[in-house]
Amino acid sequence: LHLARLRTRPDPARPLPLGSLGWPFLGETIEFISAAYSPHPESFMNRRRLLYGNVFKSHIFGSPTIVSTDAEVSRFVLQSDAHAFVPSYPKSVSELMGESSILLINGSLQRRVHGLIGAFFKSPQLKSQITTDMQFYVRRSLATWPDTTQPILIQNQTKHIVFQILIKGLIGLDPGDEMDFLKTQFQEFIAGLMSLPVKFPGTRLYKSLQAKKRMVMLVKKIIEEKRRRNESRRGIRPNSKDVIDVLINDTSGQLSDDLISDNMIDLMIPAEDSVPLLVTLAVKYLGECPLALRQLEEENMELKERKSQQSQDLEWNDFMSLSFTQDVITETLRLGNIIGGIMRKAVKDVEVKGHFIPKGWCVFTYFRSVHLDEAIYEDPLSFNPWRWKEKDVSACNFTPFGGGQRLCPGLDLARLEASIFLHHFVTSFTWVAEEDQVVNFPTVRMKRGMPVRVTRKQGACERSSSIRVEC
Ligand code: HEM
Repeated sequence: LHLARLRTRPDPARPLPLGSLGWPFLGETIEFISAAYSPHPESFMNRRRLLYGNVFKSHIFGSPTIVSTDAEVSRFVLQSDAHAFVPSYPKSVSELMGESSILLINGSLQRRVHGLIGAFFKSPQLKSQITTDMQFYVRRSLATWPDTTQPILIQNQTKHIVFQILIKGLIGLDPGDEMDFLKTQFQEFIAGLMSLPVKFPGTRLYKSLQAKKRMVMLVKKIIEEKRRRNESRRGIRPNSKDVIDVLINDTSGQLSDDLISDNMIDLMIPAEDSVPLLVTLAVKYLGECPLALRQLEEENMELKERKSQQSQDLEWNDFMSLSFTQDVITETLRLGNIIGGIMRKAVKDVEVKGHFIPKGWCVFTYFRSVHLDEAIYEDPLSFNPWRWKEKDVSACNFTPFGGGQRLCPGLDLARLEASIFLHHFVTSFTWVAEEDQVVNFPTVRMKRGMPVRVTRKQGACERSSSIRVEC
């Protein structure tokens, strides 16, 4: 208790932001979690914003924390480098990721890995490969959906499709036994992300670490095969087809096989759940807003007919040029807050916009409050994709993908995958969504998995050069 008090004792010369540190040890964690589980997750933040302002002190998840619901303060924190702030995750998450994970490393190594991955995810070659693969998997999956009799769970369906795309893009594997093995092990692995930080045989964390080891072994085997193949090509540098290729072709000498294989698993964490959720939430919001659904359908039908008249396949820039579909995705990101906020830890005393953040304290940059702030977004709780017609998505008031040095490198890919799914979904089916609720903690998800009843549209047979699905 004495140490805890010493750590949080204010320096009279540099007053801390207003706020309460709550109960000893527990702080305000219970209030935060119970608000997060309730139908009004922002109530915790809103009450304190009224009492103390947009930046306040608290004590959540075991650390004294400055909470920022101010877009400019959050931007400053995210743009600062590791001399001021480093990532901070619950102990169980850091244990599972390991110290060489891209989500935890800092400095030149983080910039190198981030730069390589980001450039590959932006490359036309990958986008075109993902467009072909994603359409193949989406069409194959939609072709098996039964008409109206049984509801389809959008959350599960999209998880299955997106996992296949992710593994192909990261490791180069096609569906098969190894993909199934990775899927089973990954489920076991992520089950431990929010567990108690105790790791001896039988505990949740231990089981998750074992699952990661098994995945890493498979990835190492794939790396060895790729290296052998590269050697046999005697110096001809092959094109990178997946993230492993990109990292093993790097010539800086900073990236060991251990680092690469560990990171392949860690890279799945931010991607595996968030894209399926983006699609699932978009379906939920569209189901509740017939006007938006109609406009989205018209835009996509127009594209489909135009491409079919020209006997052309859909390419990634076709999807990215669907302006209303992109606005639907943007509005879903704003309202859905798939990642509500990000934790950083101050490695030195920092002052920003007159707010003092002491060394050793965490900062919780809470985007959710900014995205739902009525001073920034009119009628913030309503789904209104038309608001983005005039608005700038790169403003600091809109940060679903974070910002600064760790800005999500997968953001274009996430939008591309979501538009491909929505395109095929609305052009192939009419559908009715059943009642479901958003759960916001520990991660955002739909309580029932977003059930929808679908009816196939007349003549909605899908055709492309690579696959023909019979309706
Ligand atoms: C809707 C989908 C997604 C959302 C909302 C999202 C959100 C975010 C956010 C907020 C961060 C910043 C974390 C921080 O600052 O500590 C982040 C980082 C990251 N994301 Fe995404 N993400 C999405 C999809 C993806 C995809 C598809 C991939 C890759 C395949 C991906 C890979 C990453 C990686 C590797 C980082 C860490 C970057 C670093 O620390 O250098 N994400 N994401």
